[in-house]
Amino acid sequence: MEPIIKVKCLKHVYPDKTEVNICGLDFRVMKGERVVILGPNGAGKTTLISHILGLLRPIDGTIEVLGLDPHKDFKTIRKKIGVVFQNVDEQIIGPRVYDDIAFTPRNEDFSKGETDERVKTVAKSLGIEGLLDKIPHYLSGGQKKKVALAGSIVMMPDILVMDEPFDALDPKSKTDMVNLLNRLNEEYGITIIYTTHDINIVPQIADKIYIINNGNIVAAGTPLEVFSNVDIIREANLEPPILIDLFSKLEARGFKVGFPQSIQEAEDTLVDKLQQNPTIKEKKFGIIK
Ligand SMILES: Nc1ncnc2c1ncn2[C@@H]1O[C@H](COP(=O)(O)OP(=O)(O)OP(=O)(O)O)[C@@H](O)[C@H]1O
Repeated sequence: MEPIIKVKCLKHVYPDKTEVNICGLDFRVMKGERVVILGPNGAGKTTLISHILGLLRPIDGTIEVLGLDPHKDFKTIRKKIGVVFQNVDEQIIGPRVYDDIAFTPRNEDFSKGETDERVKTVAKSLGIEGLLDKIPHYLSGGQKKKVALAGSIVMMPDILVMDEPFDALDPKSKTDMVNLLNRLNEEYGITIIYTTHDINIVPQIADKIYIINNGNIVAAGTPLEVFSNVDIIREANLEPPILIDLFSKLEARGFKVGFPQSIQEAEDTLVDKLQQNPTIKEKKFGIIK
């Protein structure tokens, strides 16, 4: 299978002459993959996704998205890619939540009936149908993220780009958002590209990780493969997710316990292992003093 996104050694120069290189390993995304881009502040993550969205044009290197040059074929590409920017205030433009989500279908001349059906379906799936009449400006940060997400998936894009989607979300909203994005990926096969600094969430949202540091893509692979490479992780000013760190230390000490993706999975694994140890079970019931 051919990747749907291929990026090779991009070079970008901003108007103030700031030069950003994204070389090293090629950046490749397969259809239906969930990809997370990690790296320290200023590494070039947003610059890379801005090129994928066709918002910027590189001065050197190659970039192909769904077989097209995203900058040249901007209009075609934008219909196939949904995006939620880090600062959602800049992308929510409708006077009411309903109008904001309906913006693209209306722009594409969808009938009133079809627009209405799409807006209501997507709002229901995100649990924001009660917000449709609200003025976006007064919504909470988490509600705004959901409205921006609704607007970006109302056309059922092939690819969804999420720039720091978990910023400003409380723990429950974060879990809801993770479940929702994983559902969009599973049920509709939407390819999702994330940038995030929220390292502990990565095992739950990534099939593949790329690490950008000092103008180079320095690592690519599954979360386990990449996070096992401690030197590269630390050089990029990152820490491995706490669960991967703990379970790899257990494995190094001879406990074959696998690598859980969530606290629940870790709890189940450890309870299972502990229950196989009669001494611990007896302690629990106070038999051993
Ligand atoms: N519009 C711009 N004009 C000038 N320089 C810019 C512009 N946008 C980004 N840069 C510079 O390009 C470099 C890469 O920035 P970018 O925003 O891509 O990094 P990032 O990895 O997304 O960082 P962060 O994790 O802090 O969001 C930085 O040195 C930044 O200062």
